[in-house]
Amino acid sequence: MALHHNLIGGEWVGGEAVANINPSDTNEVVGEFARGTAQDMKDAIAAAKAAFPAWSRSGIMERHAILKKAAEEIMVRKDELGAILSREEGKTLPEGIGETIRAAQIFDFFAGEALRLTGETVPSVRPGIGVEINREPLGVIGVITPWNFPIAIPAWKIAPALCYGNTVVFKPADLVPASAWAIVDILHRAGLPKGVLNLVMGKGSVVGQVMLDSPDLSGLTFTGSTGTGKRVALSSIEHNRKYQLEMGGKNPFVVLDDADLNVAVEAAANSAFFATGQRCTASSRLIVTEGIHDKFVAALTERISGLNIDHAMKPGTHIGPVVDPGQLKQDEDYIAIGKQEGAKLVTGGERLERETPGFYLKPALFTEATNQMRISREEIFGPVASVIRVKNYDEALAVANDTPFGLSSGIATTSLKHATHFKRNAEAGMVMVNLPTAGVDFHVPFGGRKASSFGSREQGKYANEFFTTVKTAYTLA
Ligand SMILES: NC(=O)C1=CN([C@@H]2O[C@H](COP(=O)(O)OP(=O)(O)OC[C@H]3O[C@@H](n4cnc5c(N)ncnc54)[C@H](OP(=O)(O)O)[C@@H]3O)[C@@H](O)[C@H]2O)C=CC1
Ligand SMILES: O=C(O)CCC(=O)C(=O)O
Repeated sequence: MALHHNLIGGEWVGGEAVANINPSDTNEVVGEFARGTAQDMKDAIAAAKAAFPAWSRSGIMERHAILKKAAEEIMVRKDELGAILSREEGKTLPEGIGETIRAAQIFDFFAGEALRLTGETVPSVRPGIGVEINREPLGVIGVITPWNFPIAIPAWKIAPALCYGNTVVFKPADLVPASAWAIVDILHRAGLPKGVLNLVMGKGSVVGQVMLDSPDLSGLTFTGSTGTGKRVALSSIEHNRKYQLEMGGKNPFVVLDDADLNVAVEAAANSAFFATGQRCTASSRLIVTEGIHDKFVAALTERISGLNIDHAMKPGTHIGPVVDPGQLKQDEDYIAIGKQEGAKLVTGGERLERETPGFYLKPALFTEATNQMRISREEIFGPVASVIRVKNYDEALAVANDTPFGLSSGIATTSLKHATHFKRNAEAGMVMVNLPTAGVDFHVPFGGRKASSFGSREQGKYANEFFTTVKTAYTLA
């Protein structure tokens, strides 16, 4: 099996081979990937630093053409790349292909943004002086990504970084190197100059830590756990570096008495269980008013019984396996905690045997949960959700907002008054009405509040806030 190398200063560099295992079938090796060393990361940062002056002054047509070419290749190869993604991460093939299309759209969007760079010219308060305000690239950007969106998250960090003239050092999650390697290979062949984009696969505690400790990164964009996010923040303060964090969620989905039951159940099932619940935008708190509570629980339980949990590549599979044994243990530990806390497990929570050995878990639904239980306060990151019964809309809103997190928030209602009030008063960066809390557009801002996020928004044109710095120039006429 060919070893996939790291890309450092435009050269493919080998290293210790690590097998990438398919969570749907642990007998299958998706590929072998070079595990980078601390020295590899130091070399990559040096290469990105050396490449920055030229790339930061590159023409917008060059940046546009490279990003566009990458977008086109990703789109043409969407089925193949989607299959690689599903095999390494475990989300279903339609989810894998959908995420790959999203990555292509993101590169296409930022190819366009390269042609839409603007500045401002304004009069000075002093006569005879002109003022120009422009955005300039930051320098070397460190990109650290998690395993749950192996192609879309790297895309939405790397595409704007390159578009605005930065160079990049990219460290994907150790669990999912194949999708990361594929997009770096595509961008490299699309014509990026040496050192503009560098890939170092390997352990966060080794190569990721070198990024955190480096004085040569001007920006660090991170998605992952709250614990690692805190380390990114502390190290960035130490080095006076710009940073951006997307971390956990404990997203509420409110169901009111006046909701359309089918809409509510479909949105809740999607929010809680699709992509195996492994989305920071997943909803694991279903906050349901008394009048619809029993009907909703019965209908959602019925919906869960119709879900096929199986090999990610199998036609008809709705939910693939959990990503690895560590995450499976975390899910099972929380199911045990929920029972101990007095919540009632109405369905699921048990491991499933399938034709191939994989980490299959039946989606778990708790009722009689309170918002003070650990299962309602801590991010589980698996197919586990709990129903919290409330009296009315006011209590539902209070419970929805009573969480350390603030990423996404949803409501099912036919009342314009409640929908409008919820959009205004939900303490979250993203609000969904009669839609799942997860599954977002690629061209509009993504991010949250409170413990979920720090820094300016990702995605869409709002991304320029992080990836550029403003310069104000005064000229005597
Ligand atoms: N908000 C989100 O989208 C996500 C949230 N999570 C939450 O985090 C939990 C744990 O997931 P996990 O994958 O362990 O999350 P981590 O925060 O450990 O991983 C995210 C990224 O950070 C890297 N990393 C880890 N340690 C360091 C370090 N010291 N310095 C620099 N980079 C580092 C990881 O590398 P590597 O993995 O290669 O070691 C990975 O690339 C999940 O159960 C979930 O609750 C997880 C993923 C995404
Ligand atoms: O819900 C989505 O579409 C994106 C979710 C996401 O980015 C995440 O879970 O990290």
